[in-house]
Amino acid sequence: MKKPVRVTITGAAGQIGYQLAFRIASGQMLGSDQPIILQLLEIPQALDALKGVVMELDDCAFPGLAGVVATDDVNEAFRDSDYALLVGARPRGPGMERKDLLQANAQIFSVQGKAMNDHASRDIKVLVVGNPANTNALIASSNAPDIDPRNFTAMTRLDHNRAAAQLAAKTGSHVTDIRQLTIWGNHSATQYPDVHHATVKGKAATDLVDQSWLSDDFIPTVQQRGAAIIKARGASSAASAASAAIDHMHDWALGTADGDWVSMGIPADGSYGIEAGIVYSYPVRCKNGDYEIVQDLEVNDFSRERMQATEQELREERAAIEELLA
Ligand SMILES: NC(=O)c1ccc[n+]([C@@H]2O[C@H](COP(=O)([O-])OP(=O)(O)OC[C@H]3O[C@@H](n4cnc5c(N)ncnc54)[C@H](O)[C@@H]3O)[C@@H](O)[C@H]2O)c1
Ligand SMILES: O=C(O)C[C@H](O)C(=O)O
Repeated sequence: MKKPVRVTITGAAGQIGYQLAFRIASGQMLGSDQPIILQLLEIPQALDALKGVVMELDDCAFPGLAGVVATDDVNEAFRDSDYALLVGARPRGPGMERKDLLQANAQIFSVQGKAMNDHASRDIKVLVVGNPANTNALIASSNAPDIDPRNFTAMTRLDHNRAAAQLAAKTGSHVTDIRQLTIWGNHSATQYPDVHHATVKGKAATDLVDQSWLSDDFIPTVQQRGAAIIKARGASSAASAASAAIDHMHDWALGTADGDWVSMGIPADGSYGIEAGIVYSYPVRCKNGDYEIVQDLEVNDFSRERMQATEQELREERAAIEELLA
């Protein structure tokens, strides 16, 4: 029997948290042979709701659930934590951009970065979901100087999965037929969903769709999908966001499929001309609990322009919260 690992979920009584806790406890993130201790963080006003979540976790009788901590103490929530899903933050409403949440949410991530620095495992793998996710990941990391910045990632897997679904629908294929899509940059309306290296059943995607569909339909649809869900549901995406978070952590811990890659927001390192100092989404391959950027992809002028526009937005977000970077 494997030793249990500790998984922290912040905002565990919220929409996304309510999905995540159960899916992680059932083994969907790290495998059914990996026992889990859940460490659930909420604000004091949501502790009653969190108590209800814990009661339901008990009632599921999950074989792999080795313990549950439910708390409003940030230090307790991150004690010895091996994996953290930072979800707890305000979601946007209709008419807002995700970066409008920066001032409301940024403080949360500096406090949690410090708590991880003081209490978490040195190898903790952190996924930031709370928006604006890329810049919140940067804030958390810079407040945790004793933990490798590479361990702080932001979620663009939902965008990646959305892009796969759109391309599959357009080409009359299934998402499992699609490989090597990339989301570059920010989890925002400037993100660049790129099909130039993607294949559908082994054929180049660019041979199957025309440029005007890419420019006028595919790219804006993926960029605006979060807003479209808010308009339709009256609340931001939750089940699909939780599903993408599980996919992100699963692949990071257990590896990406052969012949494919995924998109993750990670510290920029100069690859593809994106200089350090921001958390930028790249194509990555994961193996043995680590990831590496897929290098040497050809980037044409169309792509370069869009990769730089989303980089520029991230540099502006960074400038807006500079005082929270330790
Ligand atoms: N990156 C992505 O792809 C993506 C996708 C969907 C949603 N999101 C973002 O995820 C975040 C959460 O969305 P949601 O729909 O679950 O929202 P929600 O309002 O339903 O839940 C958020 C929860 O976080 C809790 N919370 C607030 N501050 C906290 C703190 N300091 N510590 C611990 N818990 C705290 C709240 O009490 C609430 O229960 C939002 O910022 C949303 O925009 C990101
Ligand atoms: O769009 C939002 O604000 C929520 C989330 O980031 C999403 O992409 O669905």
